[in-house]
Amino acid sequence: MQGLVIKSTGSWYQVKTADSVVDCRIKGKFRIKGITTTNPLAVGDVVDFEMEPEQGTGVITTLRPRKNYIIRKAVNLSKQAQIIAANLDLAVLVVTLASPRTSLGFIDRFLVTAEAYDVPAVLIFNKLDLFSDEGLEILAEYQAIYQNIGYPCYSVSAKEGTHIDSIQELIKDKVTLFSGHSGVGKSSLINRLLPDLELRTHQISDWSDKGMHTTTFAEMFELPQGGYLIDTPGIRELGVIDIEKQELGHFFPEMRERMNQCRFNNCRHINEPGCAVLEAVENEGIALSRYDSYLSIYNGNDTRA
Ligand SMILES: Nc1nc2c(ncn2[C@@H]2O[C@H](COP(=O)(O)OP(=O)(O)OP(=O)(O)O)[C@@H](O)[C@H]2O)c(=O)[nH]1
Ligand SMILES: [Zn+2]
Repeated sequence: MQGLVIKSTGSWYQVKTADSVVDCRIKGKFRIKGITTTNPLAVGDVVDFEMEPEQGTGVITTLRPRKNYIIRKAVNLSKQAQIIAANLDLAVLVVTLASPRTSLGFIDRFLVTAEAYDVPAVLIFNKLDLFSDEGLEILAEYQAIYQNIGYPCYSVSAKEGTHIDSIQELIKDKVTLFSGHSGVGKSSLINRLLPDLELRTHQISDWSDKGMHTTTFAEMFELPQGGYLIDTPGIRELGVIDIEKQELGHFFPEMRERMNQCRFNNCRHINEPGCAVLEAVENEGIALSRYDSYLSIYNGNDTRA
């Protein structure tokens, strides 16, 4: 039988088929070439499994090829990585320009990672209710930076329920990952999108009754209008992955589209003569904040929030 992994605790997996949800174990080895992972499967994986009729549980036998996946490095073992989720259609970053204000550096890091993972990304600006007219103008300016390079931007108020319908429309029938810094209102927004909170709480306690730890794993929730929402408790950003310096520019769409006009084909876009990227920064075709983020990541200033 084929199914979708909707919950993982490390040794047990909840697998959803068209008409049921089966607790499954794994048989055999599931490896990704080149990386060692602490968990072989994650939410969003499509698997084949066989039922064990006596126990009412299943055994996963095969993993279907993934179209993408996101990982994070395991905390203690630097060589190991944890797969957070697979087969994503969309990565959403919830941000706010109100308190606690999300820095542009953080947004840009998120977008670079999404590009590297090949997951389309959008930004949701929350706490719209806190903005004055002047604030709204600034908000529009920030959004223009990202809209112009192809990242759709949405404005909502999770508190007042403003524009929630546009988000429901956006994520309908998709598998969407939600990320965001603590305090931006990610939980409030998710509660708007999954009004059936009782069910959500119930599912969690049901699993912890079995002595399983749920907190460090992403959770996948079925949306009432179709599709799935993945929440990543305890994970504020997409997994950090190693990006080669010479590749970094490719993960900035506005640099990617210009860099083949640089004079040198190994241009780093830092101080080279005839650099099309620097020229665009100069004449404001590329936003200075975006270019600053490029330099910051290039120079390995990973700690900047
Ligand atoms: N004014 C206003 N406040 C909001 C809005 N959304 C959330 N908040 C408030 O912001 C604070 C953080 O909201 P949460 O939903 O807990 O934020 P979170 O991003 O999930 O953060 P953690 O719970 O720390 O993970 C709470 O005090 C919310 O009431 C909004 O749209 N407008
Ligand atoms: Zn260049």
